[in-house]
Amino acid sequence: MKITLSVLKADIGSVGGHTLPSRRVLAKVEEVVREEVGRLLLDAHVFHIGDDIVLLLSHTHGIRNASVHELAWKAFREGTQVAKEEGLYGAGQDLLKDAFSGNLHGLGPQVAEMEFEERPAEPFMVLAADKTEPGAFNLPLYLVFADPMYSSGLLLSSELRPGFRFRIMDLAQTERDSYIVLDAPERLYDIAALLRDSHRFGIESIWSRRYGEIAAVVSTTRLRNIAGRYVGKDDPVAIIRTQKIFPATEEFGPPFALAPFVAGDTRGSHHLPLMPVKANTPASTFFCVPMVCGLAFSLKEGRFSEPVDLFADPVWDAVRAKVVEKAQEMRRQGFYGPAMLPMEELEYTGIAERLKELEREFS
Ligand SMILES: O=C(COP(=O)(O)O)[C@@H](O)[C@H](O)[C@H](O)COP(=O)(O)O
Repeated sequence: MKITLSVLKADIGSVGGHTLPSRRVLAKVEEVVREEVGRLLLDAHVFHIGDDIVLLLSHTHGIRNASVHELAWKAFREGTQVAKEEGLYGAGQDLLKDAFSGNLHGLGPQVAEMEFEERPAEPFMVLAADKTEPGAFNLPLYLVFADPMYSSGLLLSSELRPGFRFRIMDLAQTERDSYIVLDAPERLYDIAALLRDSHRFGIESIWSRRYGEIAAVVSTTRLRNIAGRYVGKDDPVAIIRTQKIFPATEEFGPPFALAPFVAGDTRGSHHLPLMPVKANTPASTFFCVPMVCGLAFSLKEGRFSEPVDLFADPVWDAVRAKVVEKAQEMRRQGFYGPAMLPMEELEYTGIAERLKELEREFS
């Protein structure tokens, strides 16, 4: 049976700043999607990362399905209503348009979807980030799908040996979607040359070359391109199928434990390490350090097992302690050098405006 997994994420308001959604908002969003389980949907799971609410939906209607997207829109709208009633901060922040127009793409929420023939056992994971950029998963996914130093399956399993196909998006294109398709390992250096620039290029999907099966899909929405101004970071979500013909769940651990520096955090304008955290963690009051959480599920005829939290076992406490040190070290540098993003990536315009005024004082 062909199953579609749709992950849709939006920041629709939070408590005491950009921290986490209130319980009432989450409950409203969940109530709206749950009503459709057994009708439009096969299953649904709702969680949050920082102040972003994530909907994981399974169904049989394919990607970009208008009814499924409209349901998510309705859930986020009704959640926004509750957020407004409660006076939450940034209520409806990521809903950039007033009306639903057939598809959530371009309306603000992050969207990652894939359709596939369900395997007899279909393990998969959902990754969701907060306070960062669409390219934040570039390095971990490159390492796990293309680098045998991290991905032992590339050496040890004949299923993975032919490698993976990367579809990479140019995030700077505002008029139309622009992609390049590159095969690993042959085009490894070209893939690296693009993915090193996580502000400009982002992995959109990854495919098994041996089987032509979709392995991973990442959201690539840039809110700034839609709104024409800063309205919050474009923290990505991803769906990744695992095991057998794909990397194993545990092979994702070491690449995420690297916690690479990514853009985001306070005012979306700095570099800090991407910290792996448990699902439903509030945004960090330490300068909004970028965060990623992961839930893995098994799928049976489109129904989800209970989730396992990928960054909850004891190893991750030790990893987090190191990431905190790395983050604190960078923050000691304040506004200086790579601690703050380059001018063209700054999400607030204050410095640019000030520099223009200062120009007049030069002689
Ligand atoms: O990154 C942030 C919010 O990100 P988010 O919208 O949650 O993706 C915060 O650091 C804010 O930029 C900061 O709190 C200032 O917010 P405003 O006062 O401009 O709303």
